[in-house]
Parts: sequence; structure tokens; C-alpha cells
Amino acid sequence: MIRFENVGLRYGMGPEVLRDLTFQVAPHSFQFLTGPSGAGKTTLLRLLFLSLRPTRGLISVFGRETSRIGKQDLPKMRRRIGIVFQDFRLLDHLTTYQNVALPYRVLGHDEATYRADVVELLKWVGLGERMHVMPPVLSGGEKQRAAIARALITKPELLLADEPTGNVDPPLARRLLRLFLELNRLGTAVVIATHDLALMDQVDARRLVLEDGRMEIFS
Ligand SMILES: Nc1ncnc2c1ncn2[C@@H]1O[C@H](COP(=O)(O)OP(=O)(O)OP(=O)(O)O)[C@@H](O)[C@H]1O
Repeated sequence: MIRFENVGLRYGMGPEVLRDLTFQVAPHSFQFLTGPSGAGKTTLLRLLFLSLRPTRGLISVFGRETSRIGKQDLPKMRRRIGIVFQDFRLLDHLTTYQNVALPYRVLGHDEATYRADVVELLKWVGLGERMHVMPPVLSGGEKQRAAIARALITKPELLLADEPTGNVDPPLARRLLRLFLELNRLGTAVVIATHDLALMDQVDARRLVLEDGRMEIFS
């Protein structure tokens, strides 16, 4: 599904932030991406989401080498990937429901074709009662779940989440983890970037560990 071969990345003229990364993410797989602060986790997620290009090496996503993907094809590729950003990136002037429905609206779909799916997903993440309020009145954990729902609404083949439990207490973190595991059980490949050792210890999952720009894999 995703293949990295000797990938390196530097920002501008700076030092290489990621070096010689060679690994794969298989369809339907579940893995954590971890490592100390500044190790390059967010940078790696941006490479996976095609919002950064490597400065060396090859990345292939869904069987296509990213250097050959033109700008016009990016939205179509990205629709197959759901991403939960560290800072949520919800739109404050839309309701929770409208935020989650946004990908469909952008595609110009008729609301009647997606309304039931959005409502069902909001219930699944425990926001059934909060769907008509705006993000500024949601708690941190509720925003987190709204961002997760928005990433999932298009049924992505790959879900990327950047510190998805960074803003929540341990019981909610466990619930979110169960949500990701359930999603994975339904067929989505999942990559969760996290510092949270207690969270990782709850699942016997593959760990991609970044340190000094290089990756070690523990299966
Ligand atoms: N846009 C940028 N321009 C220049 N340097 C950057 C940029 N974004 C990140 N960096 C640098 O790249 C390195 C990796 O950053 P990154 O945010 O990927 O790490 P991280 O592992 O996600 O950190 P954290 O766990 O603190 O979120 C850091 O040294 C950071 O300062």
C-alpha cells in the first residue's frame, strides 16, 4: 500500500530530518509511529499524506510513485487517506455535523445521499448529542472525536493520526484506541503517531520508532 525506499527529507537548506527510511505499510495493517519530540513523526505523516515530497529516495502510495503524481491527481489520491491533525483543524463557523460532512459537500454530493452516514458516524464516535454545536463549545476530547469522524467519513483505505490522544484523559484515550482498532478490523490500515507509551502498551502492534531521523521497526 505504502512503500518507502531510502527516503530522506530536509527542510530548505537545513539538516536531514529523516534519513534512509525503508519500510512498508501493508493494507489492513495497524502500527504506531513513535520516537522523541522532534524525531520527525509529523514530517513522516506529511510525506504519507503527499503534502511533502522527499528530497531523496522513492515513495510509492497505492502503487504509484509519488514523484510521478501530478498536482491535479493529488486530491483524488488524498481522498483515499484520512488524516487527523494534531490541532484538529475544524472549521469554527460550521457545526460538528457540517464539519464531518464537509468532504462530501466539497465533492458536490447531495446531502440526502450522505446525511444518514454522517449521523451514524457521529453516534459511533459518541457525538450524537453534540452534532449541532460549533467546535468552539466542544471539549478537547469532543474536538478530537469530531476530527476523527471527519477523517473517516469518506471510508479511507489508510488512516493517519497525529497524537490523537494528546488532549484527552486515559479513559477517553482507551476509547479512541478501541475506535481505531475497530476501524482497522473493518479493513482500514492505521498509522498512529504518538508519544504515549501507556497507550502503545495496550496493543500488541507493530512500532515504527524514529530516532535521529532513522527508523527502527519492532514487529
Ligand atoms: N516546516 C519546517 N521547516 C523547518 N524545519 C521543520 C519544519 N517542520 C518541522 N521541522 C523540523 O523537523 C524536525 C522534525 O519535526 P517533526 O514536527 O516532524 O517532529 P515530531 O516527531 O512530530 O515532533 P513532536 O513529537 O514534538 O510533534 C524538527 O527538528 C523540526 O524543528
